[in-house]
Amino acid sequence: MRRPGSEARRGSGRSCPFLHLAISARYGQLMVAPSLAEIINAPKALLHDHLDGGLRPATIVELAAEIGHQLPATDPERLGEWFAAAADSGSLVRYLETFAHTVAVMQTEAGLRRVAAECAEDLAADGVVYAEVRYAPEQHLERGLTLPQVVEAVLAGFAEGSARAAAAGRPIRVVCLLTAMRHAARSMEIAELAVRYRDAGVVGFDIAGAEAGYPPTRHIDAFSYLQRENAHFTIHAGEAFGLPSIWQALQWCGADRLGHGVRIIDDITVGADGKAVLGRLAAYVRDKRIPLELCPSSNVQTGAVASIAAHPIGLLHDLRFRVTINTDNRLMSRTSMSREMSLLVDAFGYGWADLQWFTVNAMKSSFLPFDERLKIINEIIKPAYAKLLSQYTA
Ligand SMILES: O=c1[nH]cnc2c1ncn2[C@H]1C[C@H](O)[C@@H](CO)O1
Ligand SMILES: [Zn+2]
Repeated sequence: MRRPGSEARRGSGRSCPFLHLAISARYGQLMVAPSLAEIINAPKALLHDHLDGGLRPATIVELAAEIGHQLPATDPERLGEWFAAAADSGSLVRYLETFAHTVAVMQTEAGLRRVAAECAEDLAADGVVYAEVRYAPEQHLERGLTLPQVVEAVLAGFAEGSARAAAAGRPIRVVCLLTAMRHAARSMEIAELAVRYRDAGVVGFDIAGAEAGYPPTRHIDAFSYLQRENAHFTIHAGEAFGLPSIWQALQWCGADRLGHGVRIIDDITVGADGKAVLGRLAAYVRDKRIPLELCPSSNVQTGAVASIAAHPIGLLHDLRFRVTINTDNRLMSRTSMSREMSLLVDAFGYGWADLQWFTVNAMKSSFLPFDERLKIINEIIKPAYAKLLSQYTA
């Protein structure tokens, strides 16, 4: 981004650490900044969360002991710290190396089922009411499972965890996306698997892994196949690599959404007068309402952005791009959906209206059928935020 005066955006909301009050200059009104505890109780929708990036450290320790996998630490607290520190590398490639230890313990039906069940429970406990969780089935075949066995074990885990969450008073709908690794050559097989399980809880497809050197066009056959099948897909693009990756994902591959897409900021110029000028690609993304699956903490860890306060989400939100907030990898970032929102509240002075906007954006952009999306928006999200808005906005 070529953008002088980037401090201006951050000045639009200032929070007081003691009273937790924020003056929103944007709306000229006094409002109480949403606290983390309140955000946890508000309904949230999550589009970008990796199953193998969200395990409980204690579960990794137990599953690793069962199969004799060597970990860098065997105390759950220390292991959690290790993941966060190792992922905090400033490099996507080094960040991705940490997944060797989570993928290693997800090689059996029981392991996959347990991890998926706990994922559903953890998201529900954080107030997430709708989640699309992704993982790469091809990475879970080391101990003899077949691709359909992997998918069925994960779906069974989501059903089990969702049932436990509902019984605990935290209903959640969890569906999944199947990911193909961009450096490998199994994307067609994985795309076919996604279509095969489309009516059983798999709502779409994705490619992930190191971005530089592995353009999305390597997998064009898989994307063309999915288009012919009227299936949905997103592509990790514009995270470690810039505009060419986003352009290929959209204009060559036909992605419905962008995984991250944060580097779209490189096509936006803010002049000395504070006015933003959009290049052709940025204008296309905004005009077409292409959803951006932004993951603030993950971007800081991989070096895509310098800090949360410097995250382009502030400008993209103001310019009314279709912005959504996501966790990416809760284990590696020691985060949750509520924490990501809370960090943005602190950095940008967001209030309940903004948090509702992010949530409705995510739900509108989901790969569920339209009527099911509307039902969640109208019956769960809007009534809850209406209450919060009337309670807290002076
Ligand atoms: O942020 C990411 N960018 C690219 N690839 C990622 C990211 N987070 C996780 N992955 C990879 C590592 C996982 O093993 C894989 C499937 O979830 O996806
Ligand atoms: Zn990701």
